[in-house]
Amino acid sequence: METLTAAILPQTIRQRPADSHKGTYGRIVLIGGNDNFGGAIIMASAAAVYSGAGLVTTVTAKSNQTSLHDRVPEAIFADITDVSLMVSLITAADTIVIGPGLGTTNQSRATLTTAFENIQADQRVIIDGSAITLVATDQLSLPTAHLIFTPHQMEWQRLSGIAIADQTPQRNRQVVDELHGIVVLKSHHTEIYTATETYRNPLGTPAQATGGMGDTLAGMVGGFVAQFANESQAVLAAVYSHSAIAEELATSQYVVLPHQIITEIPRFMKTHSEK
Ligand SMILES: NC(=O)C1=CN([C@@H]2O[C@H](COP(=O)(O)OP(=O)(O)OC[C@H]3O[C@@H](n4cnc5c(N)ncnc54)[C@H](O)[C@@H]3O)[C@@H](O)[C@H]2O)[C@@H](O)CC1
Ligand SMILES: Nc1ncnc2c1ncn2[C@@H]1O[C@H](COP(=O)(O)OP(=O)(O)O)[C@@H](O)[C@H]1O
Ligand SMILES: [Mg+2]
Repeated sequence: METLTAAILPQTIRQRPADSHKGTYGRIVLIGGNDNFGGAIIMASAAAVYSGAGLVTTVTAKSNQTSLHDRVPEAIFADITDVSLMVSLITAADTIVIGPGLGTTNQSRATLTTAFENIQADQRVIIDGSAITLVATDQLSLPTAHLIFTPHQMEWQRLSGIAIADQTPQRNRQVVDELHGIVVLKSHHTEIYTATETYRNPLGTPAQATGGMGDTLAGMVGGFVAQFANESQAVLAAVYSHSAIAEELATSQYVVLPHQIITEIPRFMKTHSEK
C-alpha cells in the first residue's frame, strides 16, 4: 500500500489556461437531498463549486431550493420529481454525483434507478451515501461508466458483504475488482483503491467526525474529476486536500465543520497548484 503525499497536489491541480471558460471545467450534476437531508446535497454542491467545477446543477427536493440558492447561488436548481428534466441534465453532464442525502425511500430508489439507466459510458459517476446503501440492499445493477464509490466502513460492509472488522486490503481488493470502479473507503485512515494501486491517506483528524463531512468530500471528488483529466489522480488529490484543510483548521479548532473546509478549498488549491 502506498502512502499519499502532498506531491499529488501540484501533479493534479494544473494552471488554468487563459483561453478557458466554464465549459472547460466540467458540467456536473449532483442528485440527492430529500426533505430531511437537504444539507447533504447543499454541502456536496458547494464543495463542487468551490473546487472549481465549471457548471453545477443540483437535482434535489423542491423544499431545498431556497436554501440551496441562499448557500450556493452559483448552483442551478432542478426539482428531483421532474424525471424528464433530470434525464436531460444527466445526458448533458460530464460528471454525476449521486447519493448525498438521497434517502432510501421508494422515491429515492426510483430516482437512482432512472439515473443509472441514463448514465453513459464516458461519464464519471460518484456514488455516495444513500446511493451506496440502495445499491447494496436492492442489489441494483450498476451502469457502465467511470464509477467512483465513496463509502464509509458501514456502507462498505453493506456493499461488499465484508464486516468492518474484516475489511483488510486483500479482502477489499477482491470486491473492488468486481465493481470495476475506484473505491474511497472512508475511516480515520481512509484507503483509496484504484484499478491498479491501493493508497492510504496519512492525514485526517477526529475533529472531522461530524455529519456532512463525507457529503463534502463527495462534492470535492466530483469537482476534481470534472476538471482534471487523470481520474485516479483527481480522486487522490481531492481526498488529500479535504483532510489537509481539516488538519490546518484543527490546529486551532476542537471541531472542524464541513462548510469551513468548503470555504478554504480555493485558497488551498491555489497554494498547492502546479507552479
Ligand atoms: N445534514 C445532512 O443532511 C446530513 C445527511 N446525511 C445523509 O444521511 C444519509 C445516511 O447516511 P449516514 O452515514 O448518516 O447513515 P448510515 O446508516 O449509512 O451510516 C451510519 C452508521 O454507520 C456507522 N459507522 C461505522 N463505521 C463508520 C465510519 N467509519 N464512518 C461513518 N459511520 C460509520 C455509524 O456509527 C452509524 O451507525 C446519507 O444519504 C447521508 O448523505 C449525513 O451525511 C449526515 C448529514
Ligand atoms: N476520526 C477521524 N479521523 C479522520 N477522518 C475522519 C474521522 N472521522 C470522520 N472522518 C472523515 O469524515 C468523513 C465522514 O464521511 P461520512 O461518514 O460519509 O460523513 P457524512 O455522510 O455524514 O457526510 C470521511 O471523509 C472520513 O474519513
Ligand atoms: Mg456519507
